[in-house]
Amino acid sequence: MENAPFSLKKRIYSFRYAISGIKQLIITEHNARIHLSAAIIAIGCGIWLGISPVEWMIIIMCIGLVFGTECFNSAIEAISDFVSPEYHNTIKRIKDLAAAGVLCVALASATTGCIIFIPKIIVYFTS
Ligand SMILES: Nc1ncnc2c1ncn2[C@@H]1O[C@H](COP(=O)(O)OP(=O)(O)OP(=O)(O)O)[C@@H](O)[C@H]1O
Repeated sequence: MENAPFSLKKRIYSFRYAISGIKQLIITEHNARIHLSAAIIAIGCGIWLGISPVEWMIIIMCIGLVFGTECFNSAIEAISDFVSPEYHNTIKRIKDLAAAGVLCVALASATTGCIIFIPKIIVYFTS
């Protein structure tokens, strides 16, 4: 509510709800587990290959964007299933567009990871 006074307790609760959303995402969404595995591999490679602070920022942004879009996609899927459990062409369009959003960010992130890591891996194994 716009006119409600600021409450630190409520802000802390809203943070808890968001953390609970992330837990639900990891537990219930299979794609999120794939994203989590990819994030762990990227962080491991970053430590192993000693990437620069700017490269860390790019990797962290990619990880955040992938999880963020997956959260929105899952929310859209949940709303869609709630309002229309039966097959509907509009629901198909909505779900396909939401999934396409995740795919775009995931492909861009995977490409970014390849650009950062592949040259370093080649140098590591050839020097
Ligand atoms: N109620 C529906 N009406 C029309 N099409 C649907 C409906 N439910 C699912 N679909 C179609 O099936 C696809 C997969 O939907 P579903 O809800 O199973 O997502 P999912 O497989 O869990 O997606 P994700 O890959 O994000 O986990 C949708 O992209 C859509 O094309």
